[in-house]
Amino acid sequence: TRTTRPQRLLRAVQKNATRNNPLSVISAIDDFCRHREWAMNVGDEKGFILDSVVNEVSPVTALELGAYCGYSAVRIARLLPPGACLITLEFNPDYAAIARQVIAWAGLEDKVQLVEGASGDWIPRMKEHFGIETFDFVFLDHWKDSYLPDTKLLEECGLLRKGTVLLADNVICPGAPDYLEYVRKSLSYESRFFKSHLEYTKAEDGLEKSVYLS
Ligand SMILES: O=C(NC/C=C/[C@H]1O[C@@H](n2ccc(=O)cc2)[C@H](O)[C@@H]1O)c1cc([N+](=O)[O-])cc(O)c1O
Ligand SMILES: [Mg+2]
Repeated sequence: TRTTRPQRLLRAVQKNATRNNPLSVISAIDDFCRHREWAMNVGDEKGFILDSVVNEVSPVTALELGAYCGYSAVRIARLLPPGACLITLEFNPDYAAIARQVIAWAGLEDKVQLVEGASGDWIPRMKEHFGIETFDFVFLDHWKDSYLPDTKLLEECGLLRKGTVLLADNVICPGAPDYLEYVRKSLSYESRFFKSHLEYTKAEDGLEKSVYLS
């Protein structure tokens, strides 16, 4: 096919969503993925849990690992208090280009800093490059075998503080077993599972919320 799925998703946003209206962007993507083409956005059911955790934390500095098309960046950024910001790391330049346009269509570009590159390269540079002390909230939704090494890297780089909340997507499907075992066994985390379903399907999935105790 001439266009890619992310390009068709962006077109659906530009066709069906209203500029500067994040909720209409979220709905346009959910409708596209439910009725046209499935895509790996966190989706509406798990997105509702994501919203509740973001509202509870009300982060001033938030990090997302894995932007893809920008769906969860819009969900998170729309809830951020004034002056707060979300840094989202995206490895694939084609996905990054789509995500930037989706975030811009929602009118949230001033709250979101999309950084192109690998989490392993960028996490150690967060302090000096972005002037970040620590993150209040981290959403993990990138490669599932990167969840654990990147969490350990965040710890080692001093980017987590007492009370930082990590929220991980897909801990059941596709699954992140090594990450799950780590946060549930470690005395440095208080972890809790939120049962849900894989986006736009009836398959079992869920989010793991883990509070860093330092
Ligand atoms: O595989 C999944 N997600 C991997 C996501 C990866 C994203 O993270 C980026 N990244 C950004 C920074 C990096 O350092 C590395 C990758 C990649 O460039 C991609 O944009 C997945 C799969 C299913 N599924 O049903 O199959 C459902 C889901 O909700 C999923 O999230
Ligand atoms: Mg996911």
